[in-house]
Amino acid sequence: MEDALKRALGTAVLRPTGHTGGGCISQGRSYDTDHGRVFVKSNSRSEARRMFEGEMASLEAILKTQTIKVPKPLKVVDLPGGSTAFVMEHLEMGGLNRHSALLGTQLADLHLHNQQLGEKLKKEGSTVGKGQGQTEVQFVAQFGFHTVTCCGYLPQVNDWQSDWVTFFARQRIQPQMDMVEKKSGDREARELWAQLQLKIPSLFCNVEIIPALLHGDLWGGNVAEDDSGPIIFDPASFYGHSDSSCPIVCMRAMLTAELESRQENYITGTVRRGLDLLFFFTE
Ligand SMILES: Nc1ncnc2c1ncn2[C@@H]1O[C@H](COP(=O)(O)OP(=O)(O)OP(=O)(O)O)[C@@H](O)[C@H]1O
Repeated sequence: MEDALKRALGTAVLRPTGHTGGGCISQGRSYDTDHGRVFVKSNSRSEARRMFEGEMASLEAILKTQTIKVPKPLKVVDLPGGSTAFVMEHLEMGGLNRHSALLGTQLADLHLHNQQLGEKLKKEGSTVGKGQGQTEVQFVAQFGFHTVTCCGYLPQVNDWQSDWVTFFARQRIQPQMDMVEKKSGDREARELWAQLQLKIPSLFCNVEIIPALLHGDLWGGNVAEDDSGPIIFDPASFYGHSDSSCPIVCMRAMLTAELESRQENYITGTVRRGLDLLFFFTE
């Protein structure tokens, strides 16, 4: 692993610092290199490259907005034996404490960034672009992302949609319901979802939703701080509705965790509770 990393990073020095940081999914370790300190996440599953490429694209997109600190992504590297590594800037992270208010402000800046670009473009009468990938951040007029991002190992459908409700229902909740159906055959959950889908558009009547670049998997385990302020990491970004992504992400994370651990009876209960909750809010 170390030789492959040295080659990929063009460094003669690759010295472990002793800092490790494993999440539920990957192993993490920091190294000193010729070009500074890096944090390397590695994973041996076949889905790892896709997962890390999504994380790298997400970090690049957030970084370009210059609104909130994220580790600078460097490279996704294939390792001998089929593992994959994702190399990024090492940050000295501590638990969020002093900077939680600033985290709120900077998240709002991130979520408003695309809208503000749109307003600026309107003023200047410029043309509107779509998607990331250019050197300058372009205004994005649709919901989605230019690449697949993963929730755990699960790929998320990020195909561009011009309408938020379609994106949310079809590409976020529906794939989870399909998995529930496949794994536990919970027909009641399917019926509840069919009824609920009809109600969702009424929640968004006369609401103008401007696509906002989201972290996409924001929870306490993916925020930290250093002396300079808050840090967010491990994103699964997309352009979505900034106000409603949080409950969706929570519900999806709950479902994903249950699906991955295959406790099928519990999945059924979790889905029902999630749907009941959504029903409650839509009545
Ligand atoms: N750039 C970094 N520099 C230093 N430490 C880091 C960096 N990124 C992550 N860490 C540490 O590693 C831990 C795990 O990171 P991360 O959440 O990205 O891993 P993961 O395996 O993808 O986690 P999850 O199970 O949430 O998907 C973090 O809690 C943090 O302590």
